[in-house]
Amino acid sequence: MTPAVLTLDKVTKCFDRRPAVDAVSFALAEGERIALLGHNGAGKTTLFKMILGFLRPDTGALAVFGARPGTAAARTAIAYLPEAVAFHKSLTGEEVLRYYARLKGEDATRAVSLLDRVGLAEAGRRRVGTYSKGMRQRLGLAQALIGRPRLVLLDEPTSGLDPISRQNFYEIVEEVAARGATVLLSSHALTEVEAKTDRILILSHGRLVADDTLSRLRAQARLPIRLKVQGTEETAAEIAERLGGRRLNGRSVELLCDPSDKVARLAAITALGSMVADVDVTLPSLDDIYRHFSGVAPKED
Ligand SMILES: Nc1ncnc2c1ncn2[C@@H]1O[C@H](COP(=O)(O)OP(=O)(O)OP(=O)(O)O)[C@@H](O)[C@H]1O
Repeated sequence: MTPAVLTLDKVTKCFDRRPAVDAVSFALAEGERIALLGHNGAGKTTLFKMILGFLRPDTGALAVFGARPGTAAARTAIAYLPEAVAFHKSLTGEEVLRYYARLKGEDATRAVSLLDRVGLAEAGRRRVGTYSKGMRQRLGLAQALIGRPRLVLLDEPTSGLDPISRQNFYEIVEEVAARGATVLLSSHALTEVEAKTDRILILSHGRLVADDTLSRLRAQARLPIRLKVQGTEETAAEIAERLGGRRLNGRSVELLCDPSDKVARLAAITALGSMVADVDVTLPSLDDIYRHFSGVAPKED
């Protein structure tokens, strides 16, 4: 049997006796796109550093394709894009990629062809000092993709990018995953990862508090569904009374209901006939689910 791409077994790392990562276990499979979510200080970077072999766990074990992090076998398999990517300003994009190709023992011409893949072909001969933040980030991604890595770690890869650059970034991530590489990315941009990843890991104070697909986390959380019923100035009060909801303004009434009651509640709304002009159904967002699992109070409206 081929080993999992990455396995963590009860991994703990403390700083000043405080756990930054606390008994974390999970395994990643080939071609998965996983989002690692957590508030500032939740332990995401510490986890990445252990996967890369920069830090050793105090207890527990990690393996990258069955190898210990930091060994030649593990390092060859992994690519890493740090959050604040910095290159020498006086080097051109091409020179940066040639330099990293040499460090990784890879073909420099092939590495330079990655500029095209990340949309920097025309800027390849310009100095990095003239690049925008989005261009530097794309160069960082090209650097990470040198040598066809099998596990790609991206730390807050899209922070500071505009929507188009983000879109392009995720298209490349999708291509990388489609050819079998596993992509683990940490992010604070919850809405964005919602559509771009297959699985969600949530760290809270160093502990792994959620690990599943978004739809299964949604089902586990059993958060209320929001129904917004729109009536008229004449009917809103009666709608609120009959359905037991909260008046939002002169015309709308909001109801929160358990997922299992949704159909029954919609039937009750429909039975009001012409009193109702419209109904909006809002499922809990990833933000709501994140707050639920990480123990943060729900957002006030
Ligand atoms: N070298 C260190 N020495 C002491 N404490 C550290 C060290 N590195 C991390 N920590 C602490 O460990 C905890 C986890 O930090 P970590 O950087 O892993 O969090 P993070 O989830 O990456 O946060 P952010 O989203 O802000 O980057 C924090 O409380 C941090 O202060």
